[in-house]
Amino acid sequence: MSTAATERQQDPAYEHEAVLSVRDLTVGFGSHIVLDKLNLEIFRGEILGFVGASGTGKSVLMRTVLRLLAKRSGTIKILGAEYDRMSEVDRIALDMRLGVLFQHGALFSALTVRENIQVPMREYLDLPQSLMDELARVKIELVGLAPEAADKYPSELSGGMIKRAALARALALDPDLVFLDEPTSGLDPIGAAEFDELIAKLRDTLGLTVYMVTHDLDSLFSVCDRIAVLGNKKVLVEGTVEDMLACDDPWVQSYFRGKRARSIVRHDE
Ligand SMILES: Nc1ncnc2c1ncn2[C@@H]1O[C@H](COP(=O)(O)OP(=O)(O)OP(=O)(O)O)[C@@H](O)[C@H]1O
Repeated sequence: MSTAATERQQDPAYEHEAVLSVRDLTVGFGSHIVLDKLNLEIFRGEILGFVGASGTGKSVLMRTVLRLLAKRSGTIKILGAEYDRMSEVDRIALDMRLGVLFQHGALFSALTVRENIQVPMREYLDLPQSLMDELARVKIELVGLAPEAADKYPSELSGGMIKRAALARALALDPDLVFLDEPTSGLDPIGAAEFDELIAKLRDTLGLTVYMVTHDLDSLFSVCDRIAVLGNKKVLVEGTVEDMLACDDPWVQSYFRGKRARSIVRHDE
């Protein structure tokens, strides 16, 4: 990390800088309002786990924040800037500071892992091939894949390797904020725990801020600093695991104090 970045991280204001701030966000399809005046903040360096019953709008929120869906009203500030008030050049510069891992990885099947990781580099940067190859090599190592994975196609990878390759692509441009959509879905418990450890390690070493949509209680209990629960078209409650356990909302209670959650808490004790 550069000296400037290290100095910045030591600034007491740094950790409490909101890297994502959503205010009064309303999103809908026709007469169906999915999010209604929703508010949310994510602070620098934290891993925020986002949960909610199926169909409550977790993907819609993530896609709206990433400008893949249009909002009806409200403001979205990312890294201190509001998209709506930015020039196209500044928007592109901002997009480069965001990384996204879509559910199921969404790698290009006709490209090798190396070529997949180089897609954002080709889109946003003008680098010589040798440098892009070196950068891809570093990202592959960073996410814990063997060097040989570089030449493999997605169809030749296991589920866990696909997630890691997709994460390497999300990290291609050294983003400040990464969005992970169900990163551990489809992985066995050991693969999921390893992926969680990787996310925590990257947060600690790279100073990443992580927005993670997940149904995985293990992830929520083990790596998330804060949890936000989506329900009734808003963030119903946000806070630590302890805050979730103390919350009296029936859905939150059944989710965080149900049988599965209790067995995880017991194992951790
Ligand atoms: N493109 C679309 N057109 C119309 N309705 C949509 C569209 N995308 C999502 N919706 C609706 O928005 C609501 C929220 O969907 P969303 O996919 O965000 O839920 P989710 O919380 O991510 O669910 P899950 O946990 O099952 O993935 C659903 O009622 C869905 O049918």
